[in-house]
Amino acid sequence: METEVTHRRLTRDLKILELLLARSVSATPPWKETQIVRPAVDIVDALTTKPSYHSFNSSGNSTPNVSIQPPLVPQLLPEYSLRNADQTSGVRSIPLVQSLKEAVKQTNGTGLSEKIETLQQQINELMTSPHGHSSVKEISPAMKAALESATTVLPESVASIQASLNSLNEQMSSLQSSFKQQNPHCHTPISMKPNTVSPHTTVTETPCKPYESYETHVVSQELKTELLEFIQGVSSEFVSADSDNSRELLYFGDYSYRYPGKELPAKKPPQILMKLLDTVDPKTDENRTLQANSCLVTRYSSGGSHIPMHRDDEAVIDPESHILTVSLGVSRTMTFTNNDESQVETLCLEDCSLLVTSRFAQDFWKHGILPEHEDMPSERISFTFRHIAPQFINSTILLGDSNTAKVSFGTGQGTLGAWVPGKRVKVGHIEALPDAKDIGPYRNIVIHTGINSLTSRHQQRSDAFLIHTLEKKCIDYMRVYPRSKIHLSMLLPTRMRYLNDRVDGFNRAIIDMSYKHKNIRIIDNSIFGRNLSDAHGRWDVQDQRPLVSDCFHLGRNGIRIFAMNIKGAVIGKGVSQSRARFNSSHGSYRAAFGRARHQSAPVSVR
Ligand SMILES: O=C(O)CCC(=O)C(=O)O
Ligand SMILES: [Fe+2]
Repeated sequence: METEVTHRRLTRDLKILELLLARSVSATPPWKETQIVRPAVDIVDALTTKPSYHSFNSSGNSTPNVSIQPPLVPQLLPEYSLRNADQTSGVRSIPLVQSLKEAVKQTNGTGLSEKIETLQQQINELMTSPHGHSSVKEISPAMKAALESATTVLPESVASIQASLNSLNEQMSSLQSSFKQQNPHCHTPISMKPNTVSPHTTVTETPCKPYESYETHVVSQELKTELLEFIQGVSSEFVSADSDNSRELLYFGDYSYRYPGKELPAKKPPQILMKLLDTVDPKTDENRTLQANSCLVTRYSSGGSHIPMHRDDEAVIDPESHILTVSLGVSRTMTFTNNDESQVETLCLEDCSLLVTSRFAQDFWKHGILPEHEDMPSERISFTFRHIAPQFINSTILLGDSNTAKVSFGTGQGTLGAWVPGKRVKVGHIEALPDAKDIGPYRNIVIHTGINSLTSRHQQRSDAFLIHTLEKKCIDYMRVYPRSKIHLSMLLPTRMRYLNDRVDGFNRAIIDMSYKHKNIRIIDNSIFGRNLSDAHGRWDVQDQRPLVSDCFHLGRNGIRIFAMNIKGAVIGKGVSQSRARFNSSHGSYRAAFGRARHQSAPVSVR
């Protein structure tokens, strides 16, 4: 009897293995062996873990948890269907499954074949031992057939997986080398790995190309000669980029540039570099001048010189700008990979060519020039022009409703000033907030919208729905731009008393949200009180002028204060104030308002 139970367990475990292997074959790209592990672990998890069918997924809908692959398992293993997992509580305690799980986890999938061998040996022993043999005879012919085929099919499956992995790898490398031979200078994407549709990988969206354009013959021979003479003259001024001596740098620009591990001081660019910029700049975009104010000259003295994969995403680079790279000398290959490394592109940077990339693309693609043959006696010089300024560390995108229409960027009264560069995008409703890919690499994302969502008659939404939608958007922004700060600006009260309670509730909810997420901050507009018809909230005592113009909108003075609040938050001062205020009043929004209401005069605006 005991033997029969063991026997059945082994049969079942073999089936699991078969299932794992079948999944591995279909879901594993050959170039990423570790991906074998994911489906395998998930299926074993599905068999050994109690399912949580109605857990909330990230979109907030109550749907089955997809990671446990419910459709596959019940279909192939009816007796261990997830529905029955509880009753057949033995599932949890199957030692082989547990140890298989461990093996899969620990050995990166390579333990699978050993496990199969062990299983096979155990089955063989069972079948050949007199005791086992009799029990085998007792089981149904179908079961016996399944067992026999499982024992023969499994090792073959392992061998065939390995063979197809090898052959696919070979095909891939021969495709790549023949492509390189046929197109030595051509830029064409070589997709090393397709964007897998496996539910086990989170496919990061790549919303843009790795670069805008690439052109050859942009530098004349005369200009090239002049540039090389210039480089010759300043040869001793180059500094090594890193301890590897991989390449050397020479920097010119209005501001100093903190390159990873190096502070490159500001230095006036010589005439010849301005001439080069004039030559290449008009080629970037007819509507936009590059405003490049820095040039990094990089010397790669041999084939071994290189620059590792990186992003040109320093905070001081203009988020809306292009980055221009002019190459002189021997051709070198630039490699680009997207964030989940599912796409790889290469581009041969020829002598006298111009590559135009954007700051935007840096958040979605890495680039580098990888080492080639060290002994290749070859020099390449690149000139990279960027628009940099220290104030871009405060770069801000304002996603706002009509109350933000008069908050402008730039310098002068009522603006956010020279230290907060950026742009405003009109967003009338929470549901109209743009997708992360349409925002851009701003260091600050200010969101001031919601009042129209609260008042909309056409699309009445509950506060919970609106808050959930807002939070989902913020989470998406934080995922795509992990270094950006999100500033949720408290909705302003109106002159409609009934609405102010909802505004109040909404503001409480966004404050709660800011406590949940490290990169979400609050712009504290509590100075406007809880009701615009309160004497204290709508009157600029200092200027003796009203703060509001109508039921919903701030007037000129209100805008000045509002702009100051935004500015204070993004340059860092307002943030701690507002946090401190909420903290010191036990997270109490009411107390914060109470204080604001009794404040004698609004803060003056510079
Ligand atoms: O030399 C090149 O073309 C690339 C240089 C580069 O990527 C950098 O300096 O960030
Ligand atoms: Fe770069």
